[in-house]
Amino acid sequence: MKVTIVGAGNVGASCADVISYRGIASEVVLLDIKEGFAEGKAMDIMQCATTTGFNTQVSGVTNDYSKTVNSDVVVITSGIPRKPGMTREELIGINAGIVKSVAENILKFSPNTIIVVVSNPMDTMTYLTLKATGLPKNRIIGMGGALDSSRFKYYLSKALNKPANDVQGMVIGGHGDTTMIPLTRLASYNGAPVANYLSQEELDKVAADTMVGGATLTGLLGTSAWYAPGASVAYLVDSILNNQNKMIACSVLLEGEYGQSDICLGVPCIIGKNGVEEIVDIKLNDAEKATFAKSADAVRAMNGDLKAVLA
Ligand SMILES: NC(=O)C1=CN([C@@H]2O[C@H](COP(=O)(O)OP(=O)(O)OC[C@H]3O[C@@H](n4cnc5c(N)ncnc54)[C@H](O)[C@@H]3O)[C@@H](O)[C@H]2O)C=CC1
Ligand SMILES: O=C([O-])CC(=O)C(=O)O
Repeated sequence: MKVTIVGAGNVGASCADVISYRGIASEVVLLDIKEGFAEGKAMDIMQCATTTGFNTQVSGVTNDYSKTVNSDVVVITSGIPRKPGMTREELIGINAGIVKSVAENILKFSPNTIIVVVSNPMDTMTYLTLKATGLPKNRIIGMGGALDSSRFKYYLSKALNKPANDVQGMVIGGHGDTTMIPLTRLASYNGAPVANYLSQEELDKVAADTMVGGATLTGLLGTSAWYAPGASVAYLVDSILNNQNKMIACSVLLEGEYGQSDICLGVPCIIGKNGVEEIVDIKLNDAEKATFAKSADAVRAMNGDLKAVLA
């Protein structure tokens, strides 16, 4: 199976590293516009093969889309990341043009591919990719919820003082500092509601920390995070290529589900060989439904800024 990653920067290269290390695909192509950069990243990753023991073939190219031909999955991580103090939404001006042209180039060589959109503002970039390519909705998947959910479980595990892998939880809604919805009511510690162990105040703090999880790391690192984002993309790609049918919160086109239409927003999806196999209704309560509607309003307003790019 072949995966192309467009944008060999922090997130793209980290994703290629996890995909090869875990043997998720047999071939990974990294593509970047910076001369020699993707080639260098690919060579560096390939020089791990004998020490970490993988057989994936990783190669790098400078803007040569012919090398991406017949990719099963293409990941878009090209574009600029935010700096401390910025929101993801502020990246739209530069990233919209990049994402649109990348998506169009990809399709020339891989008309049957599934596209995973990572560049921010991710929900709006996913919607843009869908509109610009006209691909069926099951083949355009925005990655944000997998990462946000892993951060949610990290903060829950810290509050519970228990291992993160014993914690279940999901974040839906927009992939933004104010639009994310950590579902604290449904989170559990090995099946028991986390509310059995944490006060409302503690749960509120976990939710608040999760929502600004990306901003916190951006403040610490000077640019946005990459290890967990790269690993989250690899997790999603694994579920597609190996038809795992995992339930993962992803940004996908809604056509009435969760009361929304004509918008890409994070909802629980079954992810398998066709991309989005199913959108799962996890039965939100009235308060959660209202928060979801507010999140959708904010993302829809952002999508309005795409008019010029889509014209
Ligand atoms: N959805 C999510 O959960 C996450 C999204 N992101 C987003 O992912 C994007 C990438 O972040 P980083 O890897 O940290 O940035 P980075 O700056 O390290 O890498 C971006 C790469 O894209 C390349 N690039 C720019 N224009 C291109 C084009 N037209 N064609 C091919 N390559 C091009 C650049 O040369 C650079 O190497 C950002 O927009 C960031 O906000 C980052 C983390 C998580
Ligand atoms: O915070 C950012 O800008 C990058 C991102 O989406 C994340 O790490 O969640």
